[in-house]
Amino acid sequence: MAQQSPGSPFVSLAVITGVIAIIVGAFAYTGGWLSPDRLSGAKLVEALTPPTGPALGHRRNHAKGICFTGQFEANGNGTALSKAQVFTAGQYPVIGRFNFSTPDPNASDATSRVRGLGLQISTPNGDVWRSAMIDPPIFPVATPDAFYALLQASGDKNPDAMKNFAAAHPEIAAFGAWAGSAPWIDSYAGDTFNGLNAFLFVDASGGKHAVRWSLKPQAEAKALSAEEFAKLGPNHLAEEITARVAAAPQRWTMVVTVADPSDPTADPSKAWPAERQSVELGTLTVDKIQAEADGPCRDINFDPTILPTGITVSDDPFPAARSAAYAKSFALRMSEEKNYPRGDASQEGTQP
Ligand code: HEM
Repeated sequence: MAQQSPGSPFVSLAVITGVIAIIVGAFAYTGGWLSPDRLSGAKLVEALTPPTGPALGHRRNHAKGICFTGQFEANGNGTALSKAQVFTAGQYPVIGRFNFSTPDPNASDATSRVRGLGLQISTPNGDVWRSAMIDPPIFPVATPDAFYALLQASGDKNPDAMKNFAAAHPEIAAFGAWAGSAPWIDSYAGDTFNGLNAFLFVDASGGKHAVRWSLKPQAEAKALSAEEFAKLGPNHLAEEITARVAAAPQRWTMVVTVADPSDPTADPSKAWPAERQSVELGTLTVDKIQAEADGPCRDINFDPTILPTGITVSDDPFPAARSAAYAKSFALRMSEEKNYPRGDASQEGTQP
């Protein structure tokens, strides 16, 4: 058989066909077409969608929120654990977003007990650290598959669906106990926000330290009952934080808890023992609030796998699953921009 020379049109065609096949295969894999049972970002986002349909143009979860800017002032303590520039003593600019967990951007603030904070810190070396934290001390379930099952059970018409889910996922009891007893804090400024997922801090010698991080409020928390909180009004959180920050900057201390080798790093439904070493890394200062419609957080995807050199993911399966879901949600909301006009005055303050 005649040999094809490397420059022959047949060889070029074969190479092009091969490259196209690889690209199509990669899309098919990423889109989940080759493995319909795989938990994709699209499946997770679909499971988050209410029966009435999504709020077009908005985040598919934590849809009601408000932007802020400020800075993170590192105290230098973190340099023993991580070589990330963000822990070298100094001030670094921040863009963030206060929010709570609902797919409905018009939901009343009393709808959800779970509040969140999206955070992006940038450093002069070009690194960016993104994180999205919530106020419960633990996540309801141990794995992304269990979270998907929880979303399905909560939307199931079968009255026993949640009971069956809880029987199969007993870890949810600890979250249920928190949700049933934790006070409703009157302000984002008084809330603690927890990263819950475990990450690895990598120090200058290459040593790895499993950690979870939190933001602890410097403002005093005012604890209310659900009824007292509901009386404050449907848009209290955004209105209150806007007025509060206009009067004075608000601060949180960033703390990391360092795991012992025996602590579970792959299961955010399990708290680590209270006596674990904790290190204060610095202070987050929020000094400006802006409505989301026109604010700097609007087009940020607070993907928890966007990490600076010196922080990596651990064996915790959530950040990868979250990354896929956030990317899907981000792509959808960006393509629906016309449904959520920028600079809509009616959204100022109340419908950020
Ligand atoms: C598999 C589990 C999870 C799924 C499927 C999920 C899904 C989502 C989605 C789709 C969004 C909207 C993203 C966007 O459009 O930018 C979102 C936002 C958010 N999630 Fe998750 N999430 C998960 C776990 C978590 C965990 C463990 C935390 C906290 C520890 C968390 C905290 C947040 C926060 C604070 C936001 C709002 C961020 C922002 O302001 O943009 N989520 N989530």
